[in-house]
Amino acid sequence: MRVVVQDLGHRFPGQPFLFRHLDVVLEPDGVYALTGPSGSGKSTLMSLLAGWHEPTEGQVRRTGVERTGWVFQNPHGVARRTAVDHVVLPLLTQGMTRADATARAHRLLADFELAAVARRDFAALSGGEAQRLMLARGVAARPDLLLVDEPTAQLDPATAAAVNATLRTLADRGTIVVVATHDPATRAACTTTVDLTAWADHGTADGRAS
Ligand SMILES: Nc1ncnc2c1ncn2[C@@H]1O[C@H](COP(=O)(O)OP(=O)(O)OP(=O)(O)O)[C@@H](O)[C@H]1O
Repeated sequence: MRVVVQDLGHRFPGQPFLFRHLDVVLEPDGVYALTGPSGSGKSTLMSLLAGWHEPTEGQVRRTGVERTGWVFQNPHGVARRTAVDHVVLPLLTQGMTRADATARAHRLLADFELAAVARRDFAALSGGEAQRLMLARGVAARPDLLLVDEPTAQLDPATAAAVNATLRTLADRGTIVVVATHDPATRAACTTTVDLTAWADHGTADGRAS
């Protein structure tokens, strides 16, 4: 399983290229940090990796990647359902029995230090708890490729370290993990950094003054 990014470039209509000529190979066991200032194209690159957009130039070739998961920066949940329900549901839709799904959901919540709030409603979780719940739910679906947007933005250093360690464990178990981040500690926990400022288009492009 791998994702090969070759000579990739992307621009939105009427805007300059965000990045060009990007080459990188993503493989299991790796945790890849996408870095660069706000607006440099980290989320856009993740969309291209997921196959949600066609790139303007170059290609993204996915081999053996059947399930792609995305953990968004802003947690979304159902206010009056418990934390554990949020993880059980995707497991039930995969055909797991309720007993197995509940047991696995509790193990995942423990991995993300959420055991104490398992039966709390989503609306009563803190921002950091809700964000970790989204990670637990993303992992529950056993994705081959997991795209994670700013997982530690709302977390204290100790909890952020736990999340970073969990991302590493996922990669060790064979998931390709890609993390868009501004957090130096998260970047340090990754095996490879793709800094989009290095791939910015420094030439002139349509729509931009020369
Ligand atoms: N669908 C779209 N149409 C037009 N422009 C877009 C679209 N999506 C993103 N952009 C623009 O492309 C640029 C890159 O956005 P992107 O969200 O990829 O950046 P980012 O590096 O993830 O930023 P942040 O760190 O703030 O999340 C921004 O200027 C954004 O406004």
